[in-house]
Amino acid sequence: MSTDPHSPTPMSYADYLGLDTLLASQHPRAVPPQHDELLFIIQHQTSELWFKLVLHELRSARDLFAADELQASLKRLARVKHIQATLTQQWSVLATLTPSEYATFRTFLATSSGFQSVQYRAVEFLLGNKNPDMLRVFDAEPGARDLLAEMLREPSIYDVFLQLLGRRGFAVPPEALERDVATPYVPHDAIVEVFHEIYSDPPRYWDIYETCEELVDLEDNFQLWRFRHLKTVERIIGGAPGTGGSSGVEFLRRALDQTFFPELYTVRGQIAQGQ
Ligand code: HEM
Ligand SMILES: N[C@@H](CC(=O)c1ccccc1NC=O)C(=O)O
Repeated sequence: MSTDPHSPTPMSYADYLGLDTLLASQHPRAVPPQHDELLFIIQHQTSELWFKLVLHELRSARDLFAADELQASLKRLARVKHIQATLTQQWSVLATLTPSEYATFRTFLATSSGFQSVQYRAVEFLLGNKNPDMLRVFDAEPGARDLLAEMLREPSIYDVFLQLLGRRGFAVPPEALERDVATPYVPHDAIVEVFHEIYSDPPRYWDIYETCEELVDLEDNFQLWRFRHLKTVERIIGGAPGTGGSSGVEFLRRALDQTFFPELYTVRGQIAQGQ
């Protein structure tokens, strides 16, 4: 092998990007073949690729919060926000799939469902929607289950942000700082108070204030993705139950009530009412 930097080992575009594997990974199931199944597969695969990058960036953002590197963390979050915008826009491609077209291959999906997306669940965990019950979905896939179990035990980006606020001297209650991070997050009035203080004097707390707004942007973007999923699903399968065994659109509608950063929303109501 050459060590001369001017004549590096040859490598092609396809080698570097692993295109042999990537482009050989679309396996439509319908018999006879159905034209629109490739769209469905690629829409999911591209989403999973972006989820992979979101996880990479969010983990890093969380670890940078833990190291008090706020500016570097915000840079990561800025990238995540653009990926989320792309993921949300991408629904318009799938929305070209009509109910008749989807019906030509839906039965071949059998019991598979987005419920079983490990990376999606990992993003939810990382943002703070911890739910140990979700692990059961992966009982038949030990690798996936172990990865998620590990993510469940790691602190979320919100857990780490609250710890950072504690280090900055804000009165974050010990129950929030020392909580079992594998369990669902429980909101605290004292944290609403902390945010109230921060939002009452932005110039004094600028970097923290900006971070709070970045977190709200993240949640907002996440909800837009959920909403577009719901509306796309509605136009394709209407009120039919999902292949994953849920009520379908009704189930997806309820997910819109979930919040990752509850106190950041409660404080808004207080400010708006002059409290
Ligand atoms: C024709 C297109 C689609 C339909 C009809 C559809 C339908 C559904 C339904 C009904 C559910 C609820 C679970 C169930 O009972 O199956 C669900 C969940 C889910 N879908 Fe889709 N979906 C579609 C496309 C997509 C795409 C492109 C993605 C991108 C990765 C995706 C990701 C997910 C995820 C992550 C969940 C779990 C959501 C949660 O637990 O809150 N879906 N989908
Ligand atoms: N839950 C969908 C099926 C579905 O969308 C799906 C099936 C296999 C792999 C990914 C899927 N996407 C999201 O749920 C349905 O009920 O039609």
